[in-house]
Amino acid sequence: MGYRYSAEKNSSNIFQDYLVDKLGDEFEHFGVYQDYCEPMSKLSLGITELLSISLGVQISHFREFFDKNESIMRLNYYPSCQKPYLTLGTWPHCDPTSLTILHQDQVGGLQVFFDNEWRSISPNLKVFVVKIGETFKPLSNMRYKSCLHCAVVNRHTIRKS
Ligand SMILES: O=C(O)CCC(=O)C(=O)O
Ligand SMILES: [Fe+2]
Repeated sequence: MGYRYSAEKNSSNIFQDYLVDKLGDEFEHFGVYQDYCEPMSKLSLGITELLSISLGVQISHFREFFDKNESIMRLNYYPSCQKPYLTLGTWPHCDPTSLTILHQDQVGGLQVFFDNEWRSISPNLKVFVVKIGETFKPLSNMRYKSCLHCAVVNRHTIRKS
């Protein structure tokens, strides 16, 4: 499931409104998604400052470029699977975004293709995985590349990210 987030004031309840409309009034106080997206949006703008420094451009360069940006929050749910070797939770891909901030639960399943092999990214509830997406590649004059990644499933446990 994914939904669009914008820091603009008049769209601040967009997801909650959607839930109430589709699922009823009991979802009226379900503002947690908005509460999550706002700090994530701030965090991503902070990360753009680090990227600016690393690329030797003005620190505010990307912050200004992405100001009033929109983002998408995706909620991934991977059921357990009796034959995990026959499938993948998410097929190998590069995110089309500029930046992705990923939080995975304690189950594990994210893999990144690096040095010609798939490597598992250890789950840690206390950390975010920050991925460069396809859109940032040209913005950095190809100095940053997006990473090919996928998510595997397992036999015993559901996974959320
Ligand atoms: O679930 C994951 O760890 C990866 C999800 C993913 O790649 C995506 O949503 O783009
Ligand atoms: Fe992805």
